[in-house]
Amino acid sequence: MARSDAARTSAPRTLFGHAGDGAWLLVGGYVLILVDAVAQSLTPAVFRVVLNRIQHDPHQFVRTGWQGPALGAAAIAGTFLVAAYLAHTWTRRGAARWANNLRGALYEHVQRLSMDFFHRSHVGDLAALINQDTERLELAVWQGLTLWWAVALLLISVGLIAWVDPWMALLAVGLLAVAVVWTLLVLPRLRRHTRDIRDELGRTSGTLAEMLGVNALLKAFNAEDHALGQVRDGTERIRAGSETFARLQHRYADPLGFHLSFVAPFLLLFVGAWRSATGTLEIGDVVAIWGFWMRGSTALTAVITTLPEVLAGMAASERTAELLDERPAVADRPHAPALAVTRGGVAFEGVSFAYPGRESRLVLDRFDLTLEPGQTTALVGPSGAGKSTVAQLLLRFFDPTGGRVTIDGRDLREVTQASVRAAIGVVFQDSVLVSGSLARNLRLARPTATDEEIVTALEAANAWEFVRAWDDGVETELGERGVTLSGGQRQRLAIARVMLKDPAIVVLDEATSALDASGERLVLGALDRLLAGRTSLVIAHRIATVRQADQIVVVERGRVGDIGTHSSLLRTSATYRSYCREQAVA
Ligand SMILES: Nc1ncnc2c1ncn2[C@@H]1O[C@H](COP(=O)(O)OP(=O)(O)OP(=O)(O)O)[C@@H](O)[C@H]1O
Repeated sequence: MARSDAARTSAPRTLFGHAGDGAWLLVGGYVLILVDAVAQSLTPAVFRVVLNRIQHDPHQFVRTGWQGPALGAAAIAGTFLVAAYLAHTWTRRGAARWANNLRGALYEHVQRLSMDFFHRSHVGDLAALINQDTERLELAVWQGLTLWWAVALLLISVGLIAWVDPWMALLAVGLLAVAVVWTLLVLPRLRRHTRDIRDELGRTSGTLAEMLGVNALLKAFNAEDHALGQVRDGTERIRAGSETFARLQHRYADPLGFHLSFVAPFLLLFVGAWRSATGTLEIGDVVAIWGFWMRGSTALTAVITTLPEVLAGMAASERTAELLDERPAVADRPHAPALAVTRGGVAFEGVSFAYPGRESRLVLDRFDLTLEPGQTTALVGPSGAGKSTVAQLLLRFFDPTGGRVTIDGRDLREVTQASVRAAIGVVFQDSVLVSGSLARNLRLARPTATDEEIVTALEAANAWEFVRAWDDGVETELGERGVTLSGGQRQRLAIARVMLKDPAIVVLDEATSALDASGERLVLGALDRLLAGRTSLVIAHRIATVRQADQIVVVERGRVGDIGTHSSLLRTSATYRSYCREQAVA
């Protein structure tokens, strides 16, 4: 709650900083609409002059007295037209630019956040925030202009009433105070409700995106109804929230409209008429006072219906500001240099680590390991021992809680993350391919790679044989997440991507565990070429795939257990021997 309050107060400032070249258009639009409000609220002043002149000297009015009010009316109309047009177009353009800048800034910001953020966030919620909340904000800036105009119109109207008669202005201020107090009482509840609805919308988008992403799993388990139920629960909560909001909104807006459009003008009219009857006001003054009030209050009552959009925009701005306030857990030090890789030696020196949010549980506990340059080190051990965590620390997805990780003697915390990741190529168990052409996928590793270099990488990865058969070759569209490829083909493309990157260090995290025997042979051949001459960290469940490694490390409960080559471990390590027996490896 405290977080949200902080974001609430800092949101407008944080966000307006991203308005960029839209800022002046917005400021201009919001200022110009005041000119429009002044022009519009002056209309009853013309009535006043006309009526009072007719009352004093009708003949004079017919001869020349009409000219002044007519000129005034023309000036008001001209100012109104120009100011309204400019205010509306500037605000629209400014809001669109602001939202666009914000979308870009949010995406860039999210990209810079660390792994822990992605572990605790829903991708769908983030996408909703970046796209829909910024759109909401744009709409709210636009609707807010009309609200601002109506409030300004009412305040200027009260000022004009004071110009005609201070006592009547006092009455108008009292009537306005009732509206303000009513608003202050109800608005916080409306804001809270709007925020809840937007959060629920984000959560449901997250669930929806997740369920669509795992539709093969849902189909395989006939669990579509379960997913549907989860999405329905979310949409049901959104419906209930929206209904409650609508009830609340009308409980607020309807009495307010009644007060502004009925109670207040009648009171002003009757008190004015009474004062006119007693000779302290002229009839034109009474009409003008009534007209001033009606001009402002009618406008305000009309735009109060847009309040939900404005509130939704405010809630969206809080969510957006909260995301922008999010700081990466792993950050580059100021002026950190790039890592200069010379030999590609890696060392874990007394590394301890606990995942953020689970600080009490050490996943790595004084983990010591040296990866000699150009050699292959394999990590084996029971599930949950911490093998993948070792790889995540080498990629600097997280910083160790204790000890240090070095490449060529340089602590990874002293250099930029980008330079660390540029030095390392990774192949995961489930190779991720993005939608777009194959060439585009491979160029993620090296944007400047030529088609010839891509083909060479594909050949080295045993992938060219199937790619060359495709009609469009490397320009073939892969489809979202590469679903049109077999597991082995995907793996070989992922290897080709790392080949193209040509890193000094390679990490393979269960890169072959999901493959069948024939797919594995081709992938292993490709991997042999990839690992040759590079410092490699290979995480494997199956010992058969790593028996050739220069050193094999048995990881147990976050520590280095036994260490050696396959044959030496068979002699010295009972744990390793038992793994080999379980997997029938001689
Ligand atoms: N993002 C995370 N947040 C919190 N805990 C995590 C996270 N990722 C992994 N863990 C925990 O850290 C421990 C080590 O996980 P890790 O994935 O490194 O093990 P592993 O040896 O690679 O296991 P496997 O062979 O099953 O992949 C496990 O207990 C796991 O539950």
